[in-house]
Amino acid sequence: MKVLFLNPQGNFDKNDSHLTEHPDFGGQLIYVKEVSKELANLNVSVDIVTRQINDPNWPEFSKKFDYFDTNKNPTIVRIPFGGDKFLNKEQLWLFLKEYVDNILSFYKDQKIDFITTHYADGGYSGVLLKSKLGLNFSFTGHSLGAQKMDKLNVSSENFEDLDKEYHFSQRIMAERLSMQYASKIIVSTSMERYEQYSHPLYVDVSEVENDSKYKVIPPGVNTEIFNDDMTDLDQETVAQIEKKLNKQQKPFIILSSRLDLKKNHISVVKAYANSKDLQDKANLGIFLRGIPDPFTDIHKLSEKERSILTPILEEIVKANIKDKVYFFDLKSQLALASAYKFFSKLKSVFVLPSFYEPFGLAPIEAGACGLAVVATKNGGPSEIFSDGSGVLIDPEDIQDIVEGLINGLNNYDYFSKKVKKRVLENYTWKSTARGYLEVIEEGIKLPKKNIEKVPSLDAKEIILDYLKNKKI
Ligand SMILES: O=c1ccn([C@@H]2O[C@H](COP(=O)(O)OP(=O)(O)O[C@H]3O[C@H](CO)[C@@H](O)[C@H](O)[C@H]3O)[C@@H](O)[C@H]2O)c(=O)[nH]1
Ligand SMILES: O=P(O)(O)OC[C@H]1O[C@](O)(CO)[C@@H](O)[C@@H]1O
Repeated sequence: MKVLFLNPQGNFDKNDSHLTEHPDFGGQLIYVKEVSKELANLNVSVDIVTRQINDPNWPEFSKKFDYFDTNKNPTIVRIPFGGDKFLNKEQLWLFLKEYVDNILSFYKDQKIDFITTHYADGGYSGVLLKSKLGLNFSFTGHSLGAQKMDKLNVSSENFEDLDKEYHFSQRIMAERLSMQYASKIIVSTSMERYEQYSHPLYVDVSEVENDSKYKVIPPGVNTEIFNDDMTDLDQETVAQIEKKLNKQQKPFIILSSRLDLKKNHISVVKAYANSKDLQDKANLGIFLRGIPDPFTDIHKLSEKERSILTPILEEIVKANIKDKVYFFDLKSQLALASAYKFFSKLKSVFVLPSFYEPFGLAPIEAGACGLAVVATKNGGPSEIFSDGSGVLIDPEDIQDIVEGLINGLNNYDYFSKKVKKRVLENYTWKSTARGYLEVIEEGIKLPKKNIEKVPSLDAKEIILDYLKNKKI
């Protein structure tokens, strides 16, 4: 059985290169890698179909075929489209038709049984392929534009400007078409279905009440990497941390998300800066891959990343807490896991203060390594930690963040034990892959129907109408 994973953005290689160093390289890539690897273990032949990049700054992604390991299944198939240079995900919309045309010619002599699509750009590519071949496809959103728009306070007044940067017009239309034509919408939690897909921008096409349209398939944690085995620590990471800590034994508050506005790092820095109690109890650790010392490296960053990091550094200087805030540059998930384990020995807390988190792989990974978890109540974490195994906070209420962190630190033993149990019992990539296999086997049996005409990628009118009504 041949299954394609359509994932035009970011890119894949055996070293997870650039993971979290660039906003398009994060959880979705981990998710697609782990699910496709476990599907391959179930004897499915999997191709991750992504973009060929011939760019000296991104040398890892020029080979047409690549693999994670010697099994050579999944195969990473890199299709040329949009020229040679690396492009941010927001710049790919114009070239997705070329992506699909080149997929059609590459696979013309091969039998494709089913297609899974990831994020709006993958979903739209699935719609274009279905219009040509009639093939059924599943859609996994990973992150939907409507919630991002709402949390970035997009309004009728600033929409035009923000649309130039985030391309919400194309993204929302791509998501709507993906929801309409997918044979199955795969969600990580049931709240994702009922909360995210019932957004006014989707509710007319997402069939939220139609049980046969949705399948809840929780993501997993790679427990070969994220575990509480203290004998399996990356020594280079331990050395980096010990050198910086200089025998400090205080617990830490750990922030490890990629630099993206929606991750809302600044709220935790502000909470920490405003609370003497927190500063007495713990230090603040910020993991920024590829930025060893932000105060000196900030000029190397993109304008968008600089705009996120500058207020964080200013807050640290203004509150005079530079001696309590530590930055770490962790080059891999193995290094990340070792850092989590090191800090769990100091009874530390992992915090995810996103304005909105569709699911959140990072908090369950941190929990598997023994950290207590404090996470935003907006999105996936509210279901993941609905059993009280993690502390849920309002990411827009600084005082609530302070109290949540104090609760996590004061009750570290209770939360650390409870969250580890919760994660290991409910979140494994093997069970995620079994869920996908059920979707694939069901989808193969469905009738193949082509799509007459695929509408153009422009939801501007729908969005402006929504923004106008939202204001009233
Ligand atoms: O220094 C770091 C920090 C993070 N990570 C990894 O980056 C990933 C982050 O994933 P996640 O916490 O899920 O956040 P996003 O990158 O924002 O992922 C998007 O896609 C995910 C998969 O669908 C969803 O869980 C998220 O909610 C969605 O925002 C994790 O696997 C981490 O292990 C690193 O490798 N190194
Ligand atoms: O922040 P956004 O635009 O909703 O996109 C989520 C981003 O995070 C990722 O998980 C990074 O891998 C991708 O899904 C996407 O680039």
